[in-house]
Amino acid sequence: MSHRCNSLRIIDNLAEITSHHDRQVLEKSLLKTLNELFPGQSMRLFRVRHHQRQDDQEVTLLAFCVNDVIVSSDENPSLNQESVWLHEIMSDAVKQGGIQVRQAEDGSNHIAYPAFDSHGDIFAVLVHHCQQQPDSASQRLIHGILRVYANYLALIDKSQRDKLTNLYNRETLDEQITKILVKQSDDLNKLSVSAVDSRRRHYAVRYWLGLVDIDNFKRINDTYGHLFGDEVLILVARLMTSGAIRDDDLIFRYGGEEFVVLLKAAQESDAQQAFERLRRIVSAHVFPQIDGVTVSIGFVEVADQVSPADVLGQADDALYYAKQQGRDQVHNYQQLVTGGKIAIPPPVNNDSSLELF
Ligand SMILES: Nc1nc2c(ncn2[C@@H]2O[C@H](COP(=O)(O)OP(=O)(O)OP(=O)(O)O)[C@@H](O)[C@H]2O)c(=O)[nH]1
Repeated sequence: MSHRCNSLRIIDNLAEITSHHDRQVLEKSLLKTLNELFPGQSMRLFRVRHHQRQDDQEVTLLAFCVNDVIVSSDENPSLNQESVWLHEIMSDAVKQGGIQVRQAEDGSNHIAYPAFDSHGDIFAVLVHHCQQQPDSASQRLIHGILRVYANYLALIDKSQRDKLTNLYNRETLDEQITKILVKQSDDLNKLSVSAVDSRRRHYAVRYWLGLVDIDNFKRINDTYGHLFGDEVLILVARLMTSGAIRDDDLIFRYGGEEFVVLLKAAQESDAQQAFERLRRIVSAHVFPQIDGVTVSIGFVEVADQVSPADVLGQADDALYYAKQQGRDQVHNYQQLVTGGKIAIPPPVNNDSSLELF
C-alpha cells in the first residue's frame, strides 16, 4: 500500500512539473517534488554554461530547497556564492557525465546529478546534500525525475523557438515583456510616496528592449532571391547571438526581418553601447556575395508602460526615426521624446494604474 502511495505521489508530482511552461516555475516545481520525496534534505539546482572559447563552464545557482523552503535564486541573487569544493564536484559531474558522490568533513554527503539537453550537453546539475548516502534506488529516482524535467524543458524550448533562426519566437516575447512589466510595477509599489519622484533609480534591475530591423531587406530578396534572404536572416541572427550581447539577455525573431533584443543594463548609456555594438557587428560583417547589410535599431526602457504593445510601439517609433534619418543607426525613444524629435502620443486614459490584461 505504501509502495502504491509513493508511486501515486511521484506520478502526481511529475504531472505537476509538466503542467508549467515558465522556466522558473518549473525549477521550483522540480525542487518541490524532490523535497516531498526527500523531506528536510537540501537540494540545489545549478545552471551550467559552456564557454566555447575558454573551454570551461560557468555555474550559477538557479533554485534551492533548504529546510523545506524553496527559493528561486532570482529572488535571492546573493546566494550565488558557493565553495570551491562544490565547484569541483560539479565540474567532475560535467566532465564525467555521471552521478558524483562526495563526503564532506562532517560526514555528510553531497551527490551531484547532471542534467542533459537535447544535444547531449550538460545544462544543469542538481546537488543533493544529506547525512546518509541515498541507496541506489533513491539515486535512480532522483536522476529519473531530473531526466523528466530536462526532457520537458527541451520540449518547451523547442516550442518557444522560431524554426528558421532558432531564436525565441513572438509568443514568448509577449510573455517576457509582461513578466518584466509586472516585476517593475511590483518594485514601484514597494516605494514610499516620497520616493516616487526618483522612481527610476529604484528598480532593482533595469531592462531595455531594442527593435532591430534589417535595412532594405526587400532589395536583398528582390536581387538575390528569397532563399538568399533567408540565409541573411540566419546569419544576422547568428551574429547577434554569438557574443554581441550577454548570455542572459534574450533575442527574439519578431517578424519577417525584425528582431527584438531584451537586455539588462544599469544605465541608459550601457544599453546604448550594447545596441551600438550590435549594429556595428552586423555592418562590419562580410556577407557572401552581398555588400553592406546593415540594421537600424530603436530601443526603449521597459519600465512603467501599460502593456507589451506599448513597449513595442515606443521602440518602433524610435526605429522609424532611425530609418527616416538614413538607416544603420541606433535611437533611444525617451531621448527622441525629450529632444522633441518625436511627439508623445496622447494618453489613452487618465487612470495611472497598471492594466496588463
Ligand atoms: N527571405 C525572407 N524575406 C522575408 C521574410 N519575412 C519577410 N520578408 C521580406 O522582408 C521584406 C521587408 O521589406 P520592407 O518592410 O519593405 O522593408 P525593407 O525593404 O527592409 O526596408 P526598410 O525596413 O525601410 O529598410 C519584404 O520583402 C518581405 O517579403 C522571410 O522569412 N524570409
